[in-house]
Amino acid sequence: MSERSERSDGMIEARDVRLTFGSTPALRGANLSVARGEIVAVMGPSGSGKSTLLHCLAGILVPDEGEVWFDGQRVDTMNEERRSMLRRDRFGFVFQFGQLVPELTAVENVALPLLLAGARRPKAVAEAGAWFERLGLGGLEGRRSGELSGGQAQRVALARALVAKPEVIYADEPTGALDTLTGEQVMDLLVTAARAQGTTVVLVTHEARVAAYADRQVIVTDGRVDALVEVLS
Ligand SMILES: Nc1ncnc2c1ncn2[C@@H]1O[C@H](COP(=O)(O)OP(=O)(O)OP(=O)(O)O)[C@@H](O)[C@H]1O
Repeated sequence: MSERSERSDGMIEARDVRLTFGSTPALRGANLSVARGEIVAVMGPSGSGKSTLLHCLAGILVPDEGEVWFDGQRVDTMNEERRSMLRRDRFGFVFQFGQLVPELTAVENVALPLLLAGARRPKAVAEAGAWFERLGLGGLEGRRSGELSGGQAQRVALARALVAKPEVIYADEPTGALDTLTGEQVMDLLVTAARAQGTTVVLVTHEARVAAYADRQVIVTDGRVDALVEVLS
């Protein structure tokens, strides 16, 4: 059997995805289709399964049942090595906290994905450095994460997610640890850069102001996904 998807235009798809942790069902038949270049916000109450869904789409977690597809390939049946390559080569990640390597400087953190992809150090550092002016971080290249504010650290993390021009950015509460204004600045930068690069974004947030930056919002409730419009009507 071919592993290519014949059935849908979605670049990223969850089909009837189910995952239980011990006796806690986190996903109970989640369906989601995201088009290439689309920015989708995943909203919903605490514990509803948002992060679990994001982790399944990104090939971090493997569902118990159902299918996950990316660009015509079955992700859930890939072995760990192929999923790890997919994450490294085609996805970028932004999380809420603690994502920078504390021993490295800010510019070395941003250069990391390029170095992992085989770039030479001077080229990787130069390319990483170009993001600092772009994200309003000029002058902070040599700082370590402990010497950055939350908003600065999150912009460095954003630069690291964007530097290798991934096809998809998976962001889990990227503004969760920031004040409102800083959070909006980070979202503005994320959305502007993603649109400029044609990057698809799947963004988990519980904040309506953050979700408003997306092209489309969906709601996860009790491990299932609904379109926002269905929830409101
Ligand atoms: N590693 C784990 N082990 C056990 N239970 C887990 C694990 N990860 C998640 N869960 C449970 O699965 C359910 C869904 O969790 P998930 O983190 O996906 O929710 P969420 O919607 O992202 O919540 P929040 O908005 O609070 O981050 C919750 O009941 C949670 O307690």
